[in-house]
Amino acid sequence: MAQLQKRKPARMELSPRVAQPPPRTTPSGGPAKRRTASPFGGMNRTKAPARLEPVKRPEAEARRPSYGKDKTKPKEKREGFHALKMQRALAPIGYGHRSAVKSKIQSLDSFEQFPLLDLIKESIASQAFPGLEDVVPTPVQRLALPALLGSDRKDCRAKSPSVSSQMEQFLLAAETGSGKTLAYLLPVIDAIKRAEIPEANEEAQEKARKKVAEELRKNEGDVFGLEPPPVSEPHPTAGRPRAIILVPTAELVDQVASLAKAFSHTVKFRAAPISAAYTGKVIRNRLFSPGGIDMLISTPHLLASIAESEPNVLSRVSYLVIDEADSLLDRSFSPLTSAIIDKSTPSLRQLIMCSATIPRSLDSYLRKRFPDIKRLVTPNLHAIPRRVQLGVVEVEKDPYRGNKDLACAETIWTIGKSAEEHGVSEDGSAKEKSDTKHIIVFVNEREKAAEVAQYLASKGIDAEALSRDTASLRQSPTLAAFTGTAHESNAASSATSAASVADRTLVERFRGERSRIQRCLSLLIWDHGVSTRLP
Ligand SMILES: Nc1ncnc2c1ncn2[C@@H]1O[C@H](COP(=O)(O)OP(=O)(O)OP(=O)(O)O)[C@@H](O)[C@H]1O
Repeated sequence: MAQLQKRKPARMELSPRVAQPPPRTTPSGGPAKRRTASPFGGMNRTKAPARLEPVKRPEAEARRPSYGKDKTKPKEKREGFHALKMQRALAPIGYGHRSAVKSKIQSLDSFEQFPLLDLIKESIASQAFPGLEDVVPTPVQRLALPALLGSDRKDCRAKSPSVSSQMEQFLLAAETGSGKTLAYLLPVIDAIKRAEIPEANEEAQEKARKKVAEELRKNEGDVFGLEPPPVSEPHPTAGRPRAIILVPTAELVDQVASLAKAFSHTVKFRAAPISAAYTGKVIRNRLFSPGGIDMLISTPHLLASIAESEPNVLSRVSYLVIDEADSLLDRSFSPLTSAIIDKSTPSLRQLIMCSATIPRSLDSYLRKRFPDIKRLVTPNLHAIPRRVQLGVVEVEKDPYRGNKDLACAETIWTIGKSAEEHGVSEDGSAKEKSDTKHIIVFVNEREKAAEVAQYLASKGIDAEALSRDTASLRQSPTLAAFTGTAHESNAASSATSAASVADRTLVERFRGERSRIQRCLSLLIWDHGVSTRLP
């Protein structure tokens, strides 16, 4: 019993001060500190402790993107994946926009649906697509034609005070080879033809006025009765085109001009290509042709230098097209292109920019300089098709150690091997149709194409280099492999000038691509063998 009493647990005993408040003073006489470390330490306070008070910072600092970030931490080093880097350099395009555009353009499946002049509509098939049947407009044409022709005009009026209130601004952004040239050319030709009617009336009125004045002078009696010698006045449009198309290279000048010229034969207007590829005399004759000029196709360098000595060349331009705007508004071209835009602005009715991509740099330039620009962006722009696999080969690391050619050869072998494996069925027998891979390798210099092709050949890959120096007869069989005709038809026969229309279209596409990425060379490889060609 005594033992039991002894073992009475201490926790059962209450403190003698249990009902008393905590002491307000320490034994030394100062105010007692609260024990904040206990679970109940912060209770019943009426004021937040100073360390929890929000710190007020200047507004400007709060707006900075770095606000709230720990500046002492070293910056995260991002992986330098090229494909992703490329994707990051492009302006994002929302899914909502893509689907809205898709449904908007779905029903526009014939050129007949656009409000073009009849003569132009009738010329489309024969001049733009000779030999092709049932051609329907591409997405960018369905999107651009109604906008540029003004049939959906209500929301594209300029609001910016920096530009003429009459001027409409458009950005046509669509994948490479999607038919942008025709998308801007048709409305420009249409505008040229429509403007001819009031101009012809004005001209006739002016002539009549002069004739009446002459008659009056005669009737009043000229003392000597002498008539002034006939003076051949220059055509009012000589040296003053109504439409100007700017492209980055002389090759593109010719490419665009050949389409414009084709239309000019039936629609009847005057188109003139000028570039450094022509002599000064040819340029002068074309620009100042006594018959006048409606459409000028040029590079910014040449036009800017002409405009310095002949400012009138830009005084009447109503339609200015900046093709390949991503190049023409980049750092190297931008000063020239911007100067041309500025000088043309007073008379401009439409400024049309075209691009196969919208890099962020172009995006911010347009937001700043042309905030009211109407963006006509196709649903698939910047979209990587789901079937496309992106891969990165780190050439600096083992086993390549900086040897890009070796990395290229091995990548080709890997693709070829997977094609072989693909071509074997589960029971081990070869499948009827082997899974042929067509591979294109782009390099950045003409000479490099030949070099890479040679290297690949030394590694047992039958490659052929394509460049603009490649004879056109040799281009067709290679390109045919990409249209699927190479295996059905004799490659040699399609190498003749009777190349199929599909071949020609493809050649044109590669031509456009080459110019766009500045004379880059392509290397086409098929059947684990290779044929390299660059149109
Ligand atoms: N509606 C169409 N149907 C079939 N082919 C077309 C159509 N419109 C254009 N093409 C053809 O597509 C090819 C590429 O057209 P175009 O050169 O205009 O493309 P692009 O978008 O300007 O390309 P890039 O961005 O490379 O300059 C040309 O051969 C052209 O004849």
